[in-house]
Amino acid sequence: MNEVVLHCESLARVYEDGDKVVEVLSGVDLELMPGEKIAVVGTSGSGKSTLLNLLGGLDRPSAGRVVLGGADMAALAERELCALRNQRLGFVYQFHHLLPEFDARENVAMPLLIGGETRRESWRRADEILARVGMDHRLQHRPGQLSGGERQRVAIARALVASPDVVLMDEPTGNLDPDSAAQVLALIDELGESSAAFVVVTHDPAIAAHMNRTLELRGGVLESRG
Ligand SMILES: Nc1ncnc2c1ncn2[C@@H]1O[C@H](COP(=O)(O)OP(=O)(O)OP(=O)(O)O)[C@@H](O)[C@H]1O
Repeated sequence: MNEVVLHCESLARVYEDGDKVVEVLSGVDLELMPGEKIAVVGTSGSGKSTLLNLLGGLDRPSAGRVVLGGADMAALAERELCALRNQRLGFVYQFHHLLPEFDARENVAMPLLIGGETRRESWRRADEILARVGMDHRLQHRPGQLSGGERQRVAIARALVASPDVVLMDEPTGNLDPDSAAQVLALIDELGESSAAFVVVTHDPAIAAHMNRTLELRGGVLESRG
């Protein structure tokens, strides 16, 4: 079955601040197929994070729509939107956003627990995915007890644990030293085999080169590149 997992049509986002109006996105169209990996590049301020927030249902468009798993996200009530996000999306940010008071296993199990899974099964699946990202020796370490690269691997495990259709990544190696960045890139590459689609916002040509296609945000729209 090759149905589009996520698409957006004529997506626009305008910020209004007093009498200043900033039109960041002015008609973005995108279709994401299952398992497809795309990089989104663009100069600073071109709207990459704005787009990612809209794709993830964290912000609402000024016009146009984002459809995930057949649902127009802006039309959903907050509760339904949260459930959809938890079930179908994974997020990886430049800064890991792990919960400091929970260990690696608990952080990774969180999306499953929120989705109503038992603790036993959530921990089993968390351990499994942590092994996949090479972090099974640090299950009970809290984020403050991990290196930057290790934290990012835990964050990637958390994004993948609930088998999402789409993983959205915002500069996943942006905050890492070159060695850790190379390890995280190798991991993303390896996970390229996974059935989840990836949208990766990046300044790093090495990451973009590992994706199926690269799109550039320019003048408020997405253009194919290369
Ligand atoms: N809440 C807001 N109110 C007003 N303007 C905003 C707001 N958020 C973002 N902007 C503006 O929208 C534009 C796009 O911002 P965005 O963060 O999406 O860019 P970006 O491509 O991710 O940039 P960078 O690569 O520097 O992170 C910028 O000019 C920014 O100043």
